[in-house]
This record gives sequence, structure tokens and C-alpha cells, in this order.
Amino acid sequence: MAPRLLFRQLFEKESSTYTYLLADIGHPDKPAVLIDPVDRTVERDINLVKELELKLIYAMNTHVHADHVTGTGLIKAKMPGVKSVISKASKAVADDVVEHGDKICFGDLFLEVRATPGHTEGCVTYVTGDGPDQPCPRMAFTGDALLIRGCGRTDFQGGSSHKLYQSVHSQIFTLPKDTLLYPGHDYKGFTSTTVGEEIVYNPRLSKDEETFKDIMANLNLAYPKMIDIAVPSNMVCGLQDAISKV
Ligand SMILES: N[C@@H](CCC(=O)N[C@@H](CSS)C(=O)NCC(=O)O)C(=O)O
Ligand SMILES: [Fe+2]
Repeated sequence: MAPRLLFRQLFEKESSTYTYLLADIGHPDKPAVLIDPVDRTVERDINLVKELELKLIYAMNTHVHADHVTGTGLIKAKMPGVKSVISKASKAVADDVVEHGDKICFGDLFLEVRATPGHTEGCVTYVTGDGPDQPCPRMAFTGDALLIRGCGRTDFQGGSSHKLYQSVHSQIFTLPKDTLLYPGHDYKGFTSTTVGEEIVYNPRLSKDEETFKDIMANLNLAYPKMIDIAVPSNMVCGLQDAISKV
């Protein structure tokens, strides 16, 4: 039986952001979702959706990004009918706001929403679920909660090292060890990892919580260059930006 899931990992190089395209190609409509599109690469993403003859139904965010403007507003403007998605806990405006335990269906496949606050209060991880007639590859889209051999910073947007540690250990490290993890960014050239690998080799999250908090308190990272533009725009899922550009 041919696999139902079509999966593509896409990269935006200025912010080192990953966007993910998933579709149920076993369904006659080929319904698709985009996770964390970036405004600068919306044309590329839309062209790919069209070339693959998919029907994009959701443009989803893992959180209110601080380093780039989400593409969800522009996509909605260019593809009427597509719905923006973000968590209720983010307090952002979107067509659909989701909570822990919700399922986002595309065709006969779905993504389960897991609340993973800590990088921001509203961060969620999207986890694949099995299709009706065959298992779906186990994958989790972690946004900035978990990065490969790293994690999201916790020094703004309601960040909390305690919450992030608890989120990752209770919601991500409890997934089967062979679950493939796809982060929101990578700054070192990695593309994916697994739960089993990160439990052992993550230099921050493999430690006890007190050591983790100490590491996070001493990262000394500069604020993202676009934070003052990105956060207000992403609180409306990029819609203001989309309206001004069309
Ligand atoms: N230099 C970049 C921002 C880099 C940064 O702060 N990345 C965030 C994720 S985007 S909110 C982060 O959490 N990094 C963790 C780390 O350990 O690097 C810019 O100016 O945009
Ligand atoms: Fe972030």
C-alpha cells in the first residue's frame, strides 16, 4: 500500500526557520497543512502546494514567533479558504485556536496538539497520528520548545525554564524513542533528530532541572533583530502584514 503521508521540510535561511508541508495523498482532495510558514518564503510554499496538486487547508503556527513574521497572513490573502491556526494559550488571533489534546485533521490523517510552554507561554508541539488503514510515521514538530541538541530561549514572551523543562520531559521525551523530531529552527546544519537521541545527547535538556535552569540563565543571547516587528504582527497571525502587501 502506498504511503498516505506526503512530507516536505523547507528552510528559510535569514531566520534559519523550518517550514513543514504535510498532506494526505491517499485522500482524493490531497488535503495539506503548512506548519510555521515564513512571510519571505510564502511564494515558494504556495508554488510547491500547487505543483503537487494539494489542497492547503491550514496554515499553522507552533507559537508567536519573535524572529520573523509568520507567512500565515499572506497565505490566507493569496489562498482564500485556508485557515490560520495557533494555540489559545498564545492569546493570538487566528481562524482556529487550538488547545492541548485537540486533533487537527487533514484528510484521514491528523496532528495531535500538545501544550509545550516554556519558550513562550503559548508554544505547542504537533504530533502525527496514525491513519485509518496504516500507521503514519511518528513525527513531532516541536517549534522552539526543542531544537536539535538545544532548545528555545526562555528570556522573553512569558518564557520559563521551569515550564520548558517540564514540557519537554512530560510531552516530548515520553514519546516513543524512535519518534522523529522536527524543530522550528536550526543554526548548526541539522535537519531532524529523534526522542532517543535528544534524551541522551541534548546538552541542556539531558541534565537535571536545576542545571538546566542555570544553563538557560547564562545563555547571554542578543534579542532577535526583528522582535519588535515580528511579535505584534504574529499576534494577528501576520494578517496586518498581508493586508498591507496585497
Ligand atoms: N539571532 C537571531 C535570533 C536567534 C534566537 O534567539 N533564536 C531563538 C529562536 S527564534 S525565537 C532561540 O530560542 N534560540 C535558542 C538558542 O540557543 O540559540 C535573530 O536575531 O533573529
Ligand atoms: Fe521562537
